[in-house]
Amino acid sequence: MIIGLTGSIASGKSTISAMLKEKGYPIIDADLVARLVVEPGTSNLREIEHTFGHAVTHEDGTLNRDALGKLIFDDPAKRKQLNDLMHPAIRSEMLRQRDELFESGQKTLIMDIPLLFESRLQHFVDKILVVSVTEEMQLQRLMSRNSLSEEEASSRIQSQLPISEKEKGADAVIYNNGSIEQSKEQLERILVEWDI
Ligand SMILES: CC(C)(COP(=O)(O)OP(=O)(O)OC[C@H]1O[C@@H](n2cnc3c(N)ncnc32)[C@H](O)[C@@H]1O)[C@@H](O)C(=O)NCCC(=O)NCCS
Ligand SMILES: Nc1ncnc2c1ncn2[C@@H]1O[C@H](COP(=O)(O)OP(=O)(O)OP(=O)(O)O)[C@@H](O)[C@H]1O
Repeated sequence: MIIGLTGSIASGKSTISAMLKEKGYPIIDADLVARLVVEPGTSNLREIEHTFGHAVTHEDGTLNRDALGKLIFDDPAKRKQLNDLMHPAIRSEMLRQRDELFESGQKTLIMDIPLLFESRLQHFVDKILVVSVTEEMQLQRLMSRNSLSEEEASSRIQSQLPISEKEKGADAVIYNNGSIEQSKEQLERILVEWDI
């Protein structure tokens, strides 16, 4: 069985994913895969540099994530260009990791996919767990975690589907406005309910 873990930016997916990892579930993390497919020397990174210019790479040849983030979160056309370029590579690497895990005998695994709904990847997974927060809390946590201004954080939030829409497509929702402990209790109830 594949559990799709999603939510919105800074809603708490990584926090919940760390709890699941501690419980022993294998995790396929789309954000990590997205880093893997643009390592120096990859054709994806060369294409990104060709499309967005030299300012999006550091002198040592690695991707300048801040510079690329500033370009794409504010500009839907540029974001689509980047998504079209990266998403096929991200998807195929995630499926490769999934096959490897099932072949090694795993029965249940977690796919942490921030853009599960935006990219219409619901068919990748058997159950969808959405981590939700109020927009005020999301804005606060995002500004503080990434040292962003309110404007920058808002534009990142606006680049994704509203969390209320994601809740509608969920099999279960964790409301992560309270303490980490309260979210852990919600997670544990869901795992019992799903019998996994
Ligand atoms: C633009 C990049 C370089 C910014 O890097 P940065 O280190 O600042 O952010 P990070 O990768 O940790 O992503 C943080 C969060 O931003 C959100 N996000 C990332 N990319 C996108 C996108 N294309 N559209 C909407 N939200 C996005 C996700 O919620 C993600 O969890 C990076 O996010 C990226 O390569 N994005 C394109 C690939 C992608 O779509 N990744 C999302 C997972 S499939
Ligand atoms: N219940 C909570 N109480 C206080 N802080 C929290 C809680 N949950 C998460 N945080 C903090 O909020 C920030 C965002 O959480 P996290 O990184 O888990 O979100 P995310 O959904 O994985 O984000 P992204 O989409 O950007 O990868 C982090 O700094 C995290 O430590």
